[in-house]
Amino acid sequence: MSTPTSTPLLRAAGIGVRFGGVRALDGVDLALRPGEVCGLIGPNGAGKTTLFDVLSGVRRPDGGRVLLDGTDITRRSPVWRARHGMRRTFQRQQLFGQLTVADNLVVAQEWHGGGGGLAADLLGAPIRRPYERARRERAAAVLRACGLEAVAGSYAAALPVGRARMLELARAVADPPRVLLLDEPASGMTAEESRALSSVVRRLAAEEGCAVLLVEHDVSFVMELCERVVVLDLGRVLAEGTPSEVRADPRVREAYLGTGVVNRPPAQTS
Ligand SMILES: Nc1ncnc2c1ncn2[C@@H]1O[C@H](COP(=O)(O)OP(=O)(O)OP(=O)(O)O)[C@@H](O)[C@H]1O
Repeated sequence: MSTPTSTPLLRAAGIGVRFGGVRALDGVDLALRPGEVCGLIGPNGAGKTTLFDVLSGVRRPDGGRVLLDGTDITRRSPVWRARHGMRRTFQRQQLFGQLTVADNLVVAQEWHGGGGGLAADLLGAPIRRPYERARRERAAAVLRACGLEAVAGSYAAALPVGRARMLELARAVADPPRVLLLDEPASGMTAEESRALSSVVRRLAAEEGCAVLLVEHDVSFVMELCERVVVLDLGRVLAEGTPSEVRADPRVREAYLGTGVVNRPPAQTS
């Protein structure tokens, strides 16, 4: 079992993003260590999604750097990052609705290649079979771990929202990630489903050393699951610490937790 070490796996240093006159991120620093589950919270418009976009390579920042294992990856594409073990889920589901639940997980592993190239794929060549078998076995194991084995043969589009969210997670971990960015993974889940989600995430971090960062509006869920919480407000890190430190921080209470303020005007550039 791995425990968090002091060397960051993923680091954001001085990240800045502007949208016209709006400073969505303003000098944000964040470090994720292997085996840790970190929560990212903050009011609407605080910059959480923008930070996820920068970390996953969907958006290039105006300033600052993103480092993976100490190497600058700021200009690397999302595909490059995915190939190097970074995975992300989105607020809006991105499943293949017309594929079965199990096939969604097999497809998630296909980028490794199946031996023999396109011709072998089209002809169903025997060379593909061991790869296919290994992927089906991995898919079955992940579906079991996520409590989805009963719906393995269902079309993804037919799943109720909580199970579809769980499938998003299953797909993100089908090929074991080193860094996992989860955008509102528990939204639409029942209490039982979000407990199952928590235990999958905990196991992934503890047993596989994956570094997990999750954005979630359900603050109790975050405080229960994460050992560290970062609070963003108006594009800056307002506070950071253990759940109890963050809860007790008067600035956090004022900006977010205590008042329930969720729609504040964005930060303007000077
Ligand atoms: N594409 C865009 N164009 C212009 N402004 C944007 C764009 N994306 C985000 N913003 C602005 O940047 C700021 C940060 O937005 P962001 O979506 O990152 O916040 P958030 O914390 O994820 O909010 P929420 O909790 O509502 O998802 C907000 O003021 C938002 O209006």
